[in-house]
Amino acid sequence: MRAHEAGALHGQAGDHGPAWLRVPDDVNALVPVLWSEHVARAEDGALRVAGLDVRELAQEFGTPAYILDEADFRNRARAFREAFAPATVYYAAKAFFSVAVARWVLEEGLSVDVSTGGELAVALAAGVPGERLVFHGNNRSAAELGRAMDANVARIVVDSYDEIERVARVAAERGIRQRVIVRVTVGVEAHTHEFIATAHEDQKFGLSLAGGAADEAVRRILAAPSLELVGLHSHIGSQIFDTAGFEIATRRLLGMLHRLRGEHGIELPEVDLGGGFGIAYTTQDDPQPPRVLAESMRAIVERECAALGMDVPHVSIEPGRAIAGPTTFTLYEVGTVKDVALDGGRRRTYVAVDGGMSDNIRTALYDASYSATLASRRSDAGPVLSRVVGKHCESGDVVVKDEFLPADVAPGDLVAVPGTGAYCRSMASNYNHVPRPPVVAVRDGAARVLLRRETEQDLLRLDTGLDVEEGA
Ligand SMILES: Cc1ncc(COP(=O)(O)O)c(C=O)c1O
Ligand SMILES: N[C@@H](CCCC[NH3+])C(=O)O
Repeated sequence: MRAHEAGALHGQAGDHGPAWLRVPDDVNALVPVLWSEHVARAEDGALRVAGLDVRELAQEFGTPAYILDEADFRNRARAFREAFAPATVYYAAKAFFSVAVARWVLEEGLSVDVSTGGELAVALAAGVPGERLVFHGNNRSAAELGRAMDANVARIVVDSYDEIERVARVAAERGIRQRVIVRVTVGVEAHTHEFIATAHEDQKFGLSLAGGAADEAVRRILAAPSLELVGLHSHIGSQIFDTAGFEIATRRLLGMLHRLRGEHGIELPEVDLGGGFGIAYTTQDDPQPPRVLAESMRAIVERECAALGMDVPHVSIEPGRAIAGPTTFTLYEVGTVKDVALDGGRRRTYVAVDGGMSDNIRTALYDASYSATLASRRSDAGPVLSRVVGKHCESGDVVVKDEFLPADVAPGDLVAVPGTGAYCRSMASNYNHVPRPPVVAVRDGAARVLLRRETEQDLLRLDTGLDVEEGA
């Protein structure tokens, strides 16, 4: 007996699904906010993206694969740039990055936030000029900092006294004066998962405003001849919908900027308010468009500056997820379907796909919610509460905790999970020696691979065992 026969068909998902999840009227319908602009279900029932049939994409590129809607990515990037102008919009590379993505972002007039030597290397390989880079991190090596300085990276955000000392030393060795920004912990409890909140006191990022560390950092930077302090930074966390946290953070950051004037006679020209804008993973999420976010952030900054009697500084933001996240879905092939009996006669359908926690760790790591749809065809079968799971040796290997899929989903069907453009490929692993899937960009009826699929040969090449045996 499938779960829909067990009585989960009408109203809410029941007590083995979340209260917000509704039984869909039409299990084939796509909820627009969850999908990129150019995804639709075609007449024949299969999903098409930018004019391409997912069955053909699966044929050509294999599954699992991340399918990225390039025009949608560019539109989101441009929307942020236009809405927030004249602010600088740094695209946060950690969300998803490749040489092509770096070029799109530049072409759309954005700059780039990198946070490791690896992200810096991709940006530089793509030709991003140092002037359009900000370098974040909480523990960069002297070598990484040196590479950034050699590329004339415009701003390095410092996160500890050790880093201030290290940046100062590396800059002095080069005989330059490096522009730096202090990452301030403003003490905001952002409403998001504890693992991705970053402005409360008890965590690794930033220098505390309340505890005085941020002020001490300013003193140390001002005392270092090889450093030039240009601003303050705050990033309160990620996947945030409520502007209240941004408001408090902005007020505290501007308050500090104003106070530093009196105390040190310095007028810092910039505030960087970080990223963190939330996206819709399921129907319970209600993100604001960039225009609305920009209006409210502009109002907060202007109001606060007026209250402090100071000019509005140059503002920067660093969205990652809100640009990359909604542009991509992961295309999987179903391998097995299993009905499992739960307490009280209830049942749950487990749909196992050919990927899992190695291509999307967010469900296991943050208890994140995702949605899914049958992608290769339309179905007339009733909706059944399902769990999309992967192929890894881990019971927590869940991609989508709860979703209504048609009761006839079977091996060989394609399932698509939307909203996987941010922090899925970039956090992917090789757990169980599973090669990481490709990222395929689609635009105007054409597909091209941005990152190719890894192969088992790639993984074997990392293993020195064969070299040793062959060399012996
Ligand atoms: C300093 C900084 N800037 C920007 C971002 C991007 O955040 P999001 O992808 O949530 O916009 C992050 C990650 O949370 C971050 O740590
Ligand atoms: N990786 C996290 C967000 C942290 C972003 C980096 N500060 C996520 O998937 O939601």
